Amino acid sequence: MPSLIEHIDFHGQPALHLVTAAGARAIVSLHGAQVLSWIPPGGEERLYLSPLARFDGSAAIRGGVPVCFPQFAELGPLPRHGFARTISWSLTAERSGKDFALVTLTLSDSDATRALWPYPFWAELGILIEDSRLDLELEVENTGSEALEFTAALHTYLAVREVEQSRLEGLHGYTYHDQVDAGRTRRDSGDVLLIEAETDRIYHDVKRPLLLREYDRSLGVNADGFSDVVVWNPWVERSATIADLPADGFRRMLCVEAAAAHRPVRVDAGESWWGRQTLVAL
Ligand SMILES: O=P(O)(O)OC[C@H]1O[C@H](O)[C@H](O)[C@@H](O)[C@@H]1O
Repeated sequence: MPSLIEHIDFHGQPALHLVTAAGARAIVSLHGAQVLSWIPPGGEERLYLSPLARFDGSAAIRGGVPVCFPQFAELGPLPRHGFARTISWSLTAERSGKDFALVTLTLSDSDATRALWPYPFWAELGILIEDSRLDLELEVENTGSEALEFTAALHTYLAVREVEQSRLEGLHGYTYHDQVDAGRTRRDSGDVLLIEAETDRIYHDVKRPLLLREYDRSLGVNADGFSDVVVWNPWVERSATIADLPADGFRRMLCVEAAAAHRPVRVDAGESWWGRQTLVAL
């Protein structure tokens, strides 16, 4: 079967189903330009999507890869994680070849976005599946006449068999803001990061690729352009306050996010910025 891209309805939302000749698949919702599923060849889902996620457009969809833009978390006056994850993007390109499928979604300023954030902009998210890889590239162009600043993230919810048995490698020695300890700055000193409690960290200026190891599979996580890595798991008590996450959902997920958070990105008039996250199933 050749690679193809189908227009589908996913829980009532317009979405795209990407399939490659080698058997990789992804589902992308136009609401939020959000990847909701990624299954590399071999047939195992690698992104976590909450069974309680809401698809009625009233809130961000819990899981997959929400795009946080132009504000990460509560680092500013906008709604948490900005507006890009709660509005509809436009499909501007779709392409498939022997071993890949690629879609491009775009978002630009409107009355609604300017009411929250007064900058003209054009954003594009390219979503590519190829072999065992998922590649997400966010580009932001400043189409206005003065400089703009933003924070952003690809807020990737990785699916894990059991979070306590997962090991994240590659963050050794990096400085992080510990959001569960009043934003204190710390330095990671472990060889691996184990998740055994609520974890919410912004690691600064991460240069290395990361490896998420499980007992029978691994996932490589690489980023370019995004300076930071956010690691988030809400654990038991925090999960209980999140209505669209089941009680044991935190055990099946680990967010490893490509972020530009601790230092805003500045884009001069007419200039653009891009950042990419690549996941490789191993
Ligand atoms: O519940 P949300 O608005 O989707 O945010 C979920 C999480 O996103 C990020 O990972 C932040 O670092 C966390 O502090 C936040 O709780």
